[in-house]
Amino acid sequence: MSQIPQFLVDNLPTASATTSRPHVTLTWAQSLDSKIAGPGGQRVILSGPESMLMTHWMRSVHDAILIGVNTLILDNPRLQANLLPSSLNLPPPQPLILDPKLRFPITSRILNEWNTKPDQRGKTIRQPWIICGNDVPTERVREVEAEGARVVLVKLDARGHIPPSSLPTILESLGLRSVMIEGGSRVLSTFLHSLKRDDGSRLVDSVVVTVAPMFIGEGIGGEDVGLPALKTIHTEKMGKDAVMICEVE
Ligand SMILES: NC(=O)C1=CN([C@@H]2O[C@H](COP(=O)(O)OP(=O)(O)OC[C@H]3O[C@@H](n4cnc5c(N)ncnc54)[C@H](OP(=O)(O)O)[C@@H]3O)[C@@H](O)[C@H]2O)C=CC1
Ligand SMILES: Nc1nc(O)c(N)c(N[C@@H]2O[C@H](COP(=O)(O)O)[C@@H](O)[C@H]2O)n1
Repeated sequence: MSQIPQFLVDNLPTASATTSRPHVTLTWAQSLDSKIAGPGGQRVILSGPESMLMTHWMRSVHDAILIGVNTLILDNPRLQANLLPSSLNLPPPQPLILDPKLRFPITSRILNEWNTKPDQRGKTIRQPWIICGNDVPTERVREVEAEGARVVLVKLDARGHIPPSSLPTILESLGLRSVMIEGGSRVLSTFLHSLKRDDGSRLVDSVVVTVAPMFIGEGIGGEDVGLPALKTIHTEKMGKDAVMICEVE
């Protein structure tokens, strides 16, 4: 797959999207029993090679890739689009972490690689940006910034979360026109339950789900209720997996 799959081009924002409001995509890979990770949040590789490559194409068409701080701690991900041919010179995605209390581990791979590959700065790796509460002690903010991350302070909601409804405004203030929210379970759930932006318009534009033909059994996910209805826009078979693109109704 040396080119972006056509069904992504047809249904997701392009890198040069000129939408007036940031496009918000929620995406995850799940098992047939609706789990996204194993017991205790243990990372499970659900996607096969084709759908994993598709995930990297998706990363490349969004300005930012967002995860919750637990996913950062549990998975220690790279959040790059490094499965794509480097000859394409695609701009690297901007990693964004929702981390209200600034628990960000300074040993994390996304920070380490940013710090240890200065020759690649601005080319294949971007500085991690952490969105945290404006009540985090200044000393802690300075400590994390001194390690090389950018910290963005925002007002938290009553649950102590980054309010999903305000994410588009935060993205706009950072000059980001689209975001791919990869997880984990809690972040996906709060976004699926918070359907409106601050201005009252729809919050989530696209939902892209990879369904892998396996059971996890005990694990993370699958227990949620009260979720929105989805309209399936496209279903694609990718190797062993099925990938669905849906719209929130
Ligand atoms: N299969 C897949 O596609 C994927 C699977 N995963 C899996 O997900 C698991 C982690 O999920 P989970 O434990 O739920 O953690 P998350 O990654 O969803 O992080 C949750 C934390 O993010 C912070 N947060 C900030 N704003 C919000 C908000 N609006 N809504 C919710 N949380 C917010 C909170 O931090 P605080 O507690 O500090 O306040 C919260 O505890 C891992 O096991 C990982 O492997 C992750 C991504 C994709
Ligand atoms: N698409 C997809 N399929 C899976 O099977 C997964 N486990 C995930 N997880 C997400 O990808 C992150 C890891 O990314 P890198 O390989 O380090 O680039 C992980 O943190 C989840 O967000 N996704």
